[in-house]
Amino acid sequence: MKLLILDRDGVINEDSDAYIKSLAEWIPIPGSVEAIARLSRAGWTVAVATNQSGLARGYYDEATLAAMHARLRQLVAEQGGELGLIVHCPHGPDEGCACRKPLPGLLVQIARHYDVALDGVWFVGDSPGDLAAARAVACQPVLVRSGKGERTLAKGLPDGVKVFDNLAAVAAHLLAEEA
Ligand SMILES: O=P(O)(O)OC[C@@H](O)[C@H]1O[C@@H](OP(=O)(O)O)[C@@H](O)[C@@H](O)[C@@H]1O
Ligand SMILES: [Mg+2]
Ligand SMILES: [Zn+2]
Repeated sequence: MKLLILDRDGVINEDSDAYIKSLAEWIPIPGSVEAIARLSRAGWTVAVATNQSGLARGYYDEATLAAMHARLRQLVAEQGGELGLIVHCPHGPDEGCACRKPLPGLLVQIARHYDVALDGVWFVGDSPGDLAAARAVACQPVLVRSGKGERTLAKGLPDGVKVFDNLAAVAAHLLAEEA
């Protein structure tokens, strides 16, 4: 199974230090929807693993989050693709859950859903927590420079992290590799 796992904020859509609190604030990064659709049309399953502590903080509710994800699915479908499972951590940093990145719980949820091993599966993120979650379950950590990626890069990366400008570049690389 060709599985690719994506972080959401800063990879698929623009991020904000003030959180993405409404559908109006949910703005796709140019090329990201098309990248997901291209991969999907080529037989890839694209899943999403996202921290959403804004829920615990009371900045928005599950209905608003669901509306963002419905919009994403609609945009991908309009490009002839299909988005796979989206899992999110609704907890705050002090709740001690098992699913908040840098813990790998979201990635494990995705692996169990598709009944696949995570070894070598690319997980594309923009934050150090994304890279740590990937490494915790032997995923291939991939950093994009979009979102908080440049900040993450400036902090220094552990060995073995692949770096791309954005999700479109990740998709182009994966599709070129299998051409
Ligand atoms: O990048 P993903 O995982 O899709 O989502 C990140 C968001 O949940 C928010 O995560 C917050 O971190 P804290 O949860 O406050 O540590 C901040 O980084 C916000 O800027 C960001 O929008
Ligand atoms: Mg992110
Ligand atoms: Zn959680």
